[in-house]
Amino acid sequence: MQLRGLVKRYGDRAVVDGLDLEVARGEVFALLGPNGAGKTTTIEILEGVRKRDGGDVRVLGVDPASAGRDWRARVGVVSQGSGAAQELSVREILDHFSGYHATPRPTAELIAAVGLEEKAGTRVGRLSGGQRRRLEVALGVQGRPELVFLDEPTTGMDPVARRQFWELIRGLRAEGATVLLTTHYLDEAAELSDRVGVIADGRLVEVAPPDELGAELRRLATVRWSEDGAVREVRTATPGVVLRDLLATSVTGDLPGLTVTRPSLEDVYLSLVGAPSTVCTDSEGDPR
Ligand SMILES: Nc1ncnc2c1ncn2[C@@H]1O[C@H](COP(=O)(O)OP(=O)(O)OP(=O)(O)O)[C@@H](O)[C@H]1O
Repeated sequence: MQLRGLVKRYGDRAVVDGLDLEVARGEVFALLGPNGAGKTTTIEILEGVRKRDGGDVRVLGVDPASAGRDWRARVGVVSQGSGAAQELSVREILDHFSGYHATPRPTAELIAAVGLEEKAGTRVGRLSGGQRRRLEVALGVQGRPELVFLDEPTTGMDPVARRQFWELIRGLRAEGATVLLTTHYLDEAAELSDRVGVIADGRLVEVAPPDELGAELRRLATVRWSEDGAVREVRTATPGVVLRDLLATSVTGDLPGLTVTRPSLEDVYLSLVGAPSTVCTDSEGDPR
């Protein structure tokens, strides 16, 4: 999937502002970003359900804006809160939609994959929010798509369901499917994805494997200690040297409250999207 200079405007405001991205076949790619960053807009353009105002897009080699039925059959979509018929049961809905696919996954297999065995006979209208989300995920992967778009797939799911969902995604990857998902859960992005793209104000601010995200920032450790009743803090690429110097000048040879920390994925993310984060300030509280 390739995006070149993708632009989407509402009025004179560009909510997607020149996005370039390439996602390889078989890759699991997570889009992260704050509310309103442009994730859903981007994913809907890629799904062919929203028009773009500029740029070039190829999904499975085809422009989604003019793609036909054959292309749609190769793509699975789990959008934000798509509503399924309320009066049918989980099993009935899945059986119904299996008729739309050439080689659908068996209903029982899908129900087990999303952990809805106990709710198979329950009407959709009686499902909880998280259970409904599980059903939507099942519907999205029912047709064995080559490419799956998942917009905040685990929102509303409990921790057990999230882990079940992660297994499902790993299974899809093992079968060679490409996955593009959006999430607000950093652990989920780190757990599942080959690469993460952080989007803010309609622009990709960084694309990297999760453990390499913000490499420059992660190089720096924060050394904290207490001195004269105040917490002191230094950010440094060489914490060993800082510690040696501190110990050399300490009268007692002790450094109360000493900690050495490196930024977490969350710290890196907050810094990339321009949100305040404790590691991004020096001892005077000034932004670095
Ligand atoms: N139909 C529309 N008309 C006008 N503005 C819109 C429309 N749809 C989305 N927007 C605006 O576009 C921006 C991007 O929205 P989008 O839904 O893509 O964000 P997002 O990154 O998916 O956010 P979230 O994490 O909250 O789902 C937002 O500021 C939103 O208000």
